[in-house]
Amino acid sequence: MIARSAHPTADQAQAIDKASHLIEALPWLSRFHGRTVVVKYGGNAMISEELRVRFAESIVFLHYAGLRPVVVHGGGPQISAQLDLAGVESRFTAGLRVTTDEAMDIVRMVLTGQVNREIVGLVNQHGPFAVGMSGEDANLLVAERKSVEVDGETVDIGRVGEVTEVNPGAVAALIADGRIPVISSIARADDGGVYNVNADTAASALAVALDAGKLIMLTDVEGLFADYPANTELISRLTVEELKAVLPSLSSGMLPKMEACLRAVEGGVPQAHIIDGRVPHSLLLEVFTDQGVGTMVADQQLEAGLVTGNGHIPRPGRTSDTTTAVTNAGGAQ
Ligand SMILES: Nc1ncnc2c1ncn2[C@@H]1O[C@H](COP(=O)(O)OP(=O)(O)O)[C@@H](O)[C@H]1O
Ligand SMILES: CC(=O)N[C@@H](CCC(=O)OP(=O)(O)O)C(=O)O
Repeated sequence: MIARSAHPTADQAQAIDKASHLIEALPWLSRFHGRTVVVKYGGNAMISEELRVRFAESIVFLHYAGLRPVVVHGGGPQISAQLDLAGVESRFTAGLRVTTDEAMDIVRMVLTGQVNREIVGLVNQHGPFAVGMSGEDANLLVAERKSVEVDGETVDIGRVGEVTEVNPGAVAALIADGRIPVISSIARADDGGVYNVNADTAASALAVALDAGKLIMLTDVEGLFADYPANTELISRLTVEELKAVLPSLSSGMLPKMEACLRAVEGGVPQAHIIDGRVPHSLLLEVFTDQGVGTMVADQQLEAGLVTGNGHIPRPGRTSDTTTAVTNAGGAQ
């Protein structure tokens, strides 16, 4: 006869704790089952082999959990390193790389020829899932030349593209075939050439075109900070209206990121997130836990649509807005 104590042992308590973490994922598995999730993988979140391997695992986990992940990647630091080797200085205006014709060749080579290949290789260590594409393939992304305003003046920043058209057919076919598309942020230009598109912008355009349930962007900070860099208080949730109010005060890499979140949500994606790609498996924490991680931009009506669609309540840990912090978010860098 084996007698059991009424009090769980330390091992049993640990097992119960693990089980409660697993079951916490149930409503989120149900809500996002079969939904496309666009994941933007930023170059700053790829800085170690360990992080790249963990990222590939998270993507394959989403796939096996029944979601349909699509990866759109950047590679800014990797491009800068290659330009440096070629003796070309990297310059940014409003968070976008000033891209000469000469630099464009290097951007394309690094993004599609190196970074894309590496992500595909890491994902495919788990099975024949990832298929790499450049945004120029099958006219997936078509762009026109982008010019930006600085101090009221229009500035030409070279072969930087503004996405004007998305033809998601090839990606949709890969998803339907059970594959994981991995896409570099290069776009086709009307003059037959190509444009360098900020990867946040590319991911947002694709999320809208694919009717994604979520857009998640991995970067090298916890999320959007209020009054950065003086204050690094994390803003965990903000509405479209709150985001519009803080946008003019943002600078550096966060500007294209938050603009991309805004466009995604305004384009019908219920939730757009900025999360810390330096934390292994932060992607899984965002999708499958009640609290989530990072910053979420959400449209309440679209979220309600998700709720009525399958009967689940909104994420409880996300209902307290940091509205005061939001009003003074940003800060020039
Ligand atoms: N308000 C802000 N909150 C957080 N980070 C900010 C903010 N404003 C600017 N940043 C900067 O934006 C960077 C992230 O953008 P970026 O370097 O382009 O990343 P990625 O390569 O992941 O796209 C952060 O490392 C930080 O230095
Ligand atoms: C126009 C523009 O700025 N394009 C980016 C494309 C890569 C990118 O966006 O990479 P991250 O996501 O790592 O920043 C660049 O040339 O750096």
